[in-house]
Order: sequence, then C-alpha cells, then structure tokens
Amino acid sequence: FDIVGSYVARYNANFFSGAYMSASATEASSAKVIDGKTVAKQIRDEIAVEVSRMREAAGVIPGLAVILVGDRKDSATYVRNKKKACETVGINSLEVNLPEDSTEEEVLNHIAGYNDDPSVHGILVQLPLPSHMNEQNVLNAVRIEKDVDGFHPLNIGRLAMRGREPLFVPCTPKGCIELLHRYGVSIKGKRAVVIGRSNIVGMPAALLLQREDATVSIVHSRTTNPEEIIRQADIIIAAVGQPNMVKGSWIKPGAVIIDVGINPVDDPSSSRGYKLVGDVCYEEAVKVASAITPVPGGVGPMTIAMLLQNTLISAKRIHSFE
Ligand SMILES: NC(=O)C1=CN([C@@H]2O[C@H](COP(=O)(O)OP(=O)(O)OC[C@H]3O[C@@H](n4cnc5c(N)ncnc54)[C@H](OP(=O)(O)O)[C@@H]3O)[C@@H](O)[C@H]2O)C=CC1
Ligand SMILES: Nc1nc(=O)c2c([nH]1)NC[C@@H]1CN(c3ccc(C(=O)N[C@@H](CCC(=O)O)C(=O)O)cc3)C=[N+]21
Repeated sequence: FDIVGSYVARYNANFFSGAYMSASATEASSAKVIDGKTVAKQIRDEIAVEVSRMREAAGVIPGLAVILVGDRKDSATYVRNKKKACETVGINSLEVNLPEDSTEEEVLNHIAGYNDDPSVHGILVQLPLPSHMNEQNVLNAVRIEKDVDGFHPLNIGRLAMRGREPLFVPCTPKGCIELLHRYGVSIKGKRAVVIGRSNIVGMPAALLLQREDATVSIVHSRTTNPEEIIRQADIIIAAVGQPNMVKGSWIKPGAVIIDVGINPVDDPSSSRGYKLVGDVCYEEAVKVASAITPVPGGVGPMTIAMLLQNTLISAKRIHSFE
C-alpha cells in the first residue's frame, strides 16, 4: 500500500474536481497521524518477548550503561525515560551520573570499565557533553561492539559505504525509517529531503534513506532557497531544532513528514510553563501532507525503542544467540 501515491490521487481528484470546491472538502484532506508512541509500545512488547526468550534459553540478560555528565534538565529527563523503558522490557540498566566539572579522563575511565564489563552490552554517553570535553575523544573510546548509539566513526563509515553493514544504526534515524516501513510508505525511487546534517540525526538519516533507494537532498543552514528543494520531496525528515520552521506552503501535497524536532516553547497555560513543538508547523502541514508524525508522540518514543532494540541486538551478537 502506497500512502504517497494514493493520497496524491485523492488530493488531485479533490483539487481538479472544479473551481467551486468547498472549504470543508479541503479540510477533509487531513493527513494520517503517524503514531510513534503506539508503534514504540508494540516494538517494546516484541523486545520483551525476545529478552525473556534469551534469558530462559541462554541465561543472558542484556545490559545498557548510560553515562550522564552534568545536570541539564532535558538530559536528565531523557536518561530517566531510557531507564524506565529498560525496566519495561527486562533489560538491565546501569547508570553513572558525573558532575558537570568532571574531567574527560574520568568519563574515559567509566567507559573503559563498561567496555570490559561482560554484563554490559550497550554503552550510551548522553549528549551534549560539557564544553570542556572533546566529544570525539569520548565517543571514540566506546568499544564498537557496544556502540548502541551508532556514533562511532567506523559505524558511520560503514553506514555510508555500499556493500558494508554497520554494527549499529543510530537510534533516531532508525526510528524514522521504521515508522515509514510500519506505515507502508514506500521509499524506493522517491525524492526525499532531510533538513539538517548533524552527525546524530540528519546525516545518518540521509544515508539510511539512500540505502533504501530514495534520491536524497540535504538542506542545511547554508542552503539557498530551501523551500524550493523541500517542495519537491515525497518524504521529508526535519531535524533542525527550529520551532515550526517548515510551513505548509513548503510542502508538496501528499508528502510524508517525519518531524524529529523537539523544541520547547513558552506556554503559560501548561503546568510546566512550556510545551514541545516540532520543526514543522503541524497545523499547516496536516492539511497538505498525506501522513505526519506529531511532537510529542512521534519520533521521540521511537528513538528509545530503537535504543532497546540495539541493546538486544548487541547482547545476541556478543553471545551468539539467534
Ligand atoms: N526525537 C528525537 O529522538 C530527537 C530529537 N532531536 C531534536 O532534533 C532537532 C535537531 O537535533 P540535532 O540534529 O541534534 O541538532 P543540531 O543543532 O546538531 O543540527 C541542526 C542542523 O540543522 C541545520 N539548520 C539549523 N538552522 C537551519 C535553518 N534555518 N535552515 C536549514 N537548516 C538549518 C544545521 O545546519 P548547519 O549544519 O549548517 O549548522 C544543522 O545541520 C532538535 O530539535 C533536537 O532536539 C535530536 C535528537 C533526537
Ligand atoms: N547519546 C545520545 N543519544 C541520544 O539518542 C540522544 C542524546 N544523546 N542526547 C539528546 C537526544 C534527544 N533524544 C530524545 C530521546 C527521546 C525523546 C522523547 O521520548 N520525547 C518524547 C517527549 C518527552 C517529553 O515530554 O519531555 C516525545 O517526543 O514524545 C526525546 C529526545 C535522544 N538523544
């Protein structure tokens, strides 16, 4: 089933049916909501089954170690969510919380300990690190067999090469592609645009789309006339960090939108004083796109589900369990 194709047909039928199309007919063309929260729950259930099968047959419990440096509130929230998610599927979680003024050497020591710890199958260093640390040094120190974030340069290099396979695919881009697959969106031969080129989201997302045989454009802060490029896309992955940047008028009718952005904006009516919005203006996009992920409840929960999946894959590989 091809959401893009069927939607375009429906849209065009509406669009060309006459000059007197009513406002309600336009509103009827509302995008399908891609429910990342529900899909993530399904995936967690699948992982839980595998984790207990492995525990019973091989006596192995997958373990994930998370290193958090400093006390950024958002990082602390994400780490707490990851820990909770581990518990729901039966994965062991270990956590070390180092003070903001720790040295790089202390972080490296903890990584070395987890590298050698046979109960740990995945190591995640929560980003961003404090500015006095060299992120490259730290990420390079994670043993590639335990690099469940997929951030090691050898993993990224393999992801970029034809005929090579990375040990781990980065969680957020993997979650984006998983959503497209589970919603029956065909990628092969489609025009895809990735907005953003960061090492952790945009760049690996573009590589994955290319591996799936999409024709990929990458839009970044130096792109001239980004709207023109975005308007050609059948599939848009937005990972910019700019609230509501992508407007409805930039979107090709029937496009599928994966909104990775998680941006806090002031909201006096919320008890927290802020709310989360994506990089895409949802209210406008929902009228033009054929399918769209909401924020929250879209890519975010998928990122965590993919982290659990990578940890399970790692434990299976280390223990040669099939
Ligand atoms: N849902 C999830 O699980 C996750 C969500 N996120 C969210 O995704 C968003 C992006 O994160 P991340 O990739 O880490 O962010 P970065 O800040 O590392 O990268 C942002 C990218 O967007 C580009 N960019 C910035 N402004 C513009 C603009 N006006 N027009 C076009 N491109 C622009 C930058 O271009 P240039 O390279 O030229 O500087 C850069 O490549 C954030 O909102 C973040 O919170 C992040 C990780 C996981
Ligand atoms: N080494 C490393 N790996 C990461 O994967 C990593 C990281 N560092 N640093 C920060 C980003 C961000 N990130 C998110 C994960 C889940 C949600 C998530 O679950 N969001 C919920 C909302 C959460 C809320 O309400 O606060 C949602 O979108 O529905 C969001 C963001 C992982 N990251």
